[in-house]
Amino acid sequence: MTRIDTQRIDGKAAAAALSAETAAKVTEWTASGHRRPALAVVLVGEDPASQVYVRNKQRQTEAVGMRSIGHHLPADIDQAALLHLVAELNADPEVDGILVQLPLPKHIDTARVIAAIDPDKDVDGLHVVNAGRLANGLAGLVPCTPLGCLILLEQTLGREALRGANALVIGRSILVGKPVAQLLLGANCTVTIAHGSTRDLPDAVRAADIVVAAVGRPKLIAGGWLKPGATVIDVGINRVETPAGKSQLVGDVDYESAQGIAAHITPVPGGVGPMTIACLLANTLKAAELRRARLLA
Ligand SMILES: Nc1nc2c(c(=O)[nH]1)N[C@@H](CN(C=O)c1ccc(C(=O)N[C@@H](CCC(=O)O)C(=O)O)cc1)CN2
Repeated sequence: MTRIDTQRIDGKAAAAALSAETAAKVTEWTASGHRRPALAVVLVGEDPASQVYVRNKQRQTEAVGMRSIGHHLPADIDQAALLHLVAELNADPEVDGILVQLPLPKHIDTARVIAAIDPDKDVDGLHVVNAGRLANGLAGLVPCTPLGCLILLEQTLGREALRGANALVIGRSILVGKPVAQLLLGANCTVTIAHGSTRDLPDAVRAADIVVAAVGRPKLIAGGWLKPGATVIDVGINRVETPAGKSQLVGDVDYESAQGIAAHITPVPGGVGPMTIACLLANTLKAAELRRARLLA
């Protein structure tokens, strides 16, 4: 079989370009007399990965000229206290975006917390109102990682190439799988969603022009399953131990065996991950603009 020259999709460069665009828009926004957009980030507990992500979010928010407001709550905080903080942030006219870092400790009802966030400040796009707006093709705040996937696909293939393409989304979470499927549908792809009960995953992968993998299973998808020339967006970020005993990040797709078969593939790290925070910054500015427009209406 002919080997294809597989192109690596550089998510780090795309994220840097998007953040530079956001920074320029923030400068324009404040120069025209508006207050700096402000993002409140709520972290509950001491999960080490969440602490790193939150620190990066706060640093990057300030770097594009927006205000970052951090709330770090103890792991044993009760649900009522967390809901009370969300209500305070909803009512604060100086706060444009609210993000509650996930996962939350087991004793907290995550769905209730997300439901308590004002949909117009929901920069994660996870509230049912924003999920409904996305499903119905209405303007709203779109989840960050799915938005990052769509931007990478549009930049790599062009919007016209997405029309009619067979797109397979593997995973059905509210954070990635379901919203990315909606975005692909909105881009006129023919969308299939595979999940834990899918009978023949290799067969579904073989039929796909575009594969978005978001299952959190290291190297689940073998390169040999892919249709030659497919485009692969790997959302998985899995920490594994190498045979030499070192810790390494790998995706849901076996990157090495996809070489020579896929036309384009995102690496892990350096693919979709960096787009998540860049899209969060873009969403925070969008939330400030939407709130201002609603206040004037
Ligand atoms: N409220 C939310 N919680 C979580 C989200 C989210 O979008 N909203 N997503 C993930 C974590 N996450 C952001 O919060 C996130 C994950 C990964 C990256 C990233 O840039 N990853 C790097 C690798 C980083 C490493 O070395 O560990 C990469 O892929 O290149 C950014 C943000 C769950 N929680």
